[in-house]
Amino acid sequence: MAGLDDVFGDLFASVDGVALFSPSGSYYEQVTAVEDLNVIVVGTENSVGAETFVELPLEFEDVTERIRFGLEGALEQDVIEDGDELLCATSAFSDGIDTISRVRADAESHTGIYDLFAKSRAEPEVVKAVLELAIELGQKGQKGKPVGALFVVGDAGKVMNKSRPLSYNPFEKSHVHVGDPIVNVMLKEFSRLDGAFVISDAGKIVSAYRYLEPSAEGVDIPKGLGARHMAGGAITRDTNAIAIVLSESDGLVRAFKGGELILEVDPEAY
Ligand SMILES: Nc1ncnc2c1ncn2[C@@H]1O[C@H](COP(=O)(O)OP(=O)(O)OP(=O)(O)O)[C@@H](O)[C@H]1O
Ligand SMILES: [Mn+2]
Repeated sequence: MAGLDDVFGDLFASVDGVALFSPSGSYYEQVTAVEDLNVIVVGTENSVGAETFVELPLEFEDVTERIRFGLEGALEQDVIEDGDELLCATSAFSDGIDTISRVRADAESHTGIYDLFAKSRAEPEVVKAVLELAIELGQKGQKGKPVGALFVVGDAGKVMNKSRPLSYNPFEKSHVHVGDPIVNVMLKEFSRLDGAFVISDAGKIVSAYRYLEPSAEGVDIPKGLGARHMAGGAITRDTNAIAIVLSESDGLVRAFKGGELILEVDPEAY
């Protein structure tokens, strides 16, 4: 008589590895006890002290997104290879692992989020805080209205040299950092106003209201995006900063690096 193993066994037959998304300690121990198995832990923190760990910058609500970003990070860290078949175990309905998907790692579907975190000059925590802020602003808007914003993160000295003030800088002489709850409230308030925020590698808010004046030569950003995106993209070619841009018109959050669009996310998907 056939059992469930005969029906579902194909799902885990000859996989190249298992990706455990935020497993409990006992779950992790059980899986690592299986012989000859490549086990990767994926999550916002390595709470089980796994040997092979891929950090997620955000808790992705959507399971397919979570798996896609996790595998992109694993590919980026060379802990899996293009074409590997992975058994991904994650939670979809409860707090614990309740869902298994067999997924082929595909280097082609690379979105760029790992480049943004792993290869930026600014500290990953800072990039994460700004990305989260932009996503949150995109979800809530400013008093219910869609709002746009431009954050330039890292290499602040150079960014300041390639920009000028549109108005008095409310962050002059202050020592506030992104991620601070009070600062997030301030940034949201100021996001109604023109220009860019300039943030240092360590997350200090250097200035608001900056008008960016990078050379736009050789900057290749998708057609249809306006001046905010062009300025954000171009400043990242002239400096080692990254730019995180929330569009007022289409509501998407985009990240630029080296003059190129490397990430596009829909805040409503998080
Ligand atoms: N060079 C610049 N430096 C800083 N901020 C800029 C610059 N150019 C435009 N902005 C800001 O972007 C705002 C929107 O401009 P614009 O509509 O042309 O950009 P966009 O790329 O279409 O962005 P959105 O999708 O939000 O409309 C401006 O009101 C201004 O605050
Ligand atoms: Mn516009």
